Amino acid sequence: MCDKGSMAQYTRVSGFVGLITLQNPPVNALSAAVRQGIVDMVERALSDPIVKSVVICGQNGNFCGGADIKEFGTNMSGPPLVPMIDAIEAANKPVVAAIEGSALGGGLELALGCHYRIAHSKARLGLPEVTLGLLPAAGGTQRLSRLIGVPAALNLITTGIHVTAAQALQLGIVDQVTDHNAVEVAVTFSLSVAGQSMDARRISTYPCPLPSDFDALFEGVMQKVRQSARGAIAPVACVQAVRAAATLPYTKGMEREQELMATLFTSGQARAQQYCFFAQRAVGRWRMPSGARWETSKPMPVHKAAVIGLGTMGRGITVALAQTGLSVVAVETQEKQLMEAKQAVSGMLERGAKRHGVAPMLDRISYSQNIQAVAEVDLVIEAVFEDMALKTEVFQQLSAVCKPGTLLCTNTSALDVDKLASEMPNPELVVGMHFFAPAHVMKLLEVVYGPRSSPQAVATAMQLGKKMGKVSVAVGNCRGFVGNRMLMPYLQQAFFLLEEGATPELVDRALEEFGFPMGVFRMSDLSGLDIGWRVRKRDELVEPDMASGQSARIRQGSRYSPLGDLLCEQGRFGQKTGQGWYRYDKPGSRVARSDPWLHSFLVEYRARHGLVPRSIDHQEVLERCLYALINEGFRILEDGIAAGPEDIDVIYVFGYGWPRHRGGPMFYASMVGLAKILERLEHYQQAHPDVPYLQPSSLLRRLVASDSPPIHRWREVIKKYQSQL
Ligand SMILES: C[C@H](O)[C@H](C)C(=O)SCCNC(=O)CCNC(=O)[C@H](O)C(C)(C)COP(=O)([O-])OP(=O)([O-])OC[C@H]1O[C@@H](n2cnc3c(N)ncnc32)[C@H](O)[C@@H]1OP(=O)([O-])[O-]
Repeated sequence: MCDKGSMAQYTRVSGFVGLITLQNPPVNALSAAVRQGIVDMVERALSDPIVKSVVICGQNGNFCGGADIKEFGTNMSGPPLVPMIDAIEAANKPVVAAIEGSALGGGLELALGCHYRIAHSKARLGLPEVTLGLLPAAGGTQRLSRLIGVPAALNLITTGIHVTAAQALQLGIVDQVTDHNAVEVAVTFSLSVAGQSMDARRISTYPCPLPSDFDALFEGVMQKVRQSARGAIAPVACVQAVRAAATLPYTKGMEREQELMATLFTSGQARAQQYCFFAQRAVGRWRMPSGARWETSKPMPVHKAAVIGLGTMGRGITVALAQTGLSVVAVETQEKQLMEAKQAVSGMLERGAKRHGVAPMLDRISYSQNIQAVAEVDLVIEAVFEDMALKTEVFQQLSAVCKPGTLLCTNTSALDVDKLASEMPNPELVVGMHFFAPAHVMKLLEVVYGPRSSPQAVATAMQLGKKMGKVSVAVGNCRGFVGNRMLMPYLQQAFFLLEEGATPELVDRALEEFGFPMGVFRMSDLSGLDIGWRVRKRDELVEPDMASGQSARIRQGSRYSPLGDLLCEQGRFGQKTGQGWYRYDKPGSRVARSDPWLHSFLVEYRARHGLVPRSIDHQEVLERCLYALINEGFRILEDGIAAGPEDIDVIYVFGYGWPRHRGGPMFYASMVGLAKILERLEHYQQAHPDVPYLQPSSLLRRLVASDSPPIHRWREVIKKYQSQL
């Protein structure tokens, strides 16, 4: 017997079991209609005299992805979650959760309200609300702490990690793990406990086990959380909610949980993090200015791939490819470099495999000094030294060796992908796959297409990126693509601020308090000042003669700061030389210490160039560095290099350390207010007319003139703007 139309289907199975199936594809999120369906069907099952036990499961092998995030920010209707789950827990018949696929957030909280949880071995469980700027607010902080103890609950709730079914069993979250159909196992199990009292299975009635070092534990966790949160408020509230579970009776603890959730739910941070959630999914639905789109562009199959050049990036890319299970040919012409690379790659694979409890995939890779070895692969990623002539030569060799239709991808971070393609017999098969160091760790991948790249080539690179576990963003070819192009004005403003009186410490502190893991100068020291210097030399920006006076600080008619060049001329490349913007105990150390030499160098530099230092506050640092970066973001949207603000924001959150609780540069601009951004840019441009990057972009002006529409409507304005160009 079944009941159609509700988003929770009710069926009586095995004669006496009421089976409630959530029906809201693709993840059975707990929308208002699903919640109503659950309330109705639980009532039905409990009042059905024939029914002895109840099983709750999700349609399509997916239990429940939690509350419906799309409902946040709307007037939420339908029955609230907490009493719905309390009613299940209070039931006088056994209620068993049959967990397949995901049980996340409100989905796991629903399962914690059940008397038993049976999970399929491939299931994933967790309370990831903190990643959405929230906390588990349907009893998760109170029930999980009582079920698995405070330390384990703190770890899951403050990190939002997903655990496997095996880990959930070990933690005590689930009662059984099965390789068979979890629903069938749950139905049989539920009958085996039918008629028994469920009093001992109501988690909210459990005492919360108190760790012996209670205060020390919470102090330690709070300190760690505050440090890693970098200004995000949700992780702190999560600790406070679990503390309530450990110190208050269930009902009081629930009140505290709701209280804390109320402070988060409407916060700008929660909106920013939920925007990131959907933006991360939106970038997968790419489109090119030609009109080609993800739905209509079929990727080519890739069974075998190759990496050319096994330096730092090539090694990371080889590891990331092998971890997908693909067979990989790794080519390095220098024997010594090849041997070292083989060792490094094997080490990275073994460490990764140990961490994830899987096989290291060493046999997936074959090494060669000969480019002929890639004749049969479907896709090649070139990662040789960043030099156009060398890359062109390698690509020409590849065009001669590879079988027809092989995709040629370059890992260049700034060179002209289309120029490279133009030298090839099949330019349509050339795209950029711009990885970020370390390539087997960093999630971001910029897939760079030129006007000659075929949609099929883009689709293939995007699909491979997803397979490698990357967040892939399709962007147009231009200098620095999206990420590095926006970094130029950001870096430039940081240099100018030093000229005008700031110190690296002050600039970095402002950016780190904003939420970046590292300020611009500590980051430069980490990546190496010589990298930027090489690029500036290639762009003929580094004048050999650093005579004092105005001309030393003008290039191509615009203001220029030679500060970075001067440091490099003295061999101060950052961590690798033990000196840069900061000093380090020895080359390679990571702890940055203020350097008196650098401070006197700045004083002397300003005097030599007639610059009078002035006091600069954090607000000015943020406005100049971030608004200049954002302004370049608008230019990128004008040029159609990025299809929408989400593309830019995902790139900055996953590749450049932009704090997720600030949403990304473009989302942040919409929160600050576009009119404010424009006004500040105009203010600074007036003060610095010789800095083109401060010239407000016409799209920004256009958006402000259209009353600053909300960010989800920018694509319309951009489309209209581009059609009028
Ligand atoms: C009270 C309570 O305490 C609180 C307050 C909460 O419960 S807050 C909510 C907490 N829950 C979460 O944080 C889990 C979020 N979801 C995920 O982590 C993943 O989705 C997934 C479950 C691991 C599946 O991954 P996937 O890779 O297979 O597919 P997908 O591409 O990601 O998702 C497929 C499609 O489903 C959409 N979607 C996924 N989860 C959703 C959700 N919870 N609400 C609404 N839509 C959701 C997603 O936008 C995409 O849509 P579209 O792009 O196709 O239009």
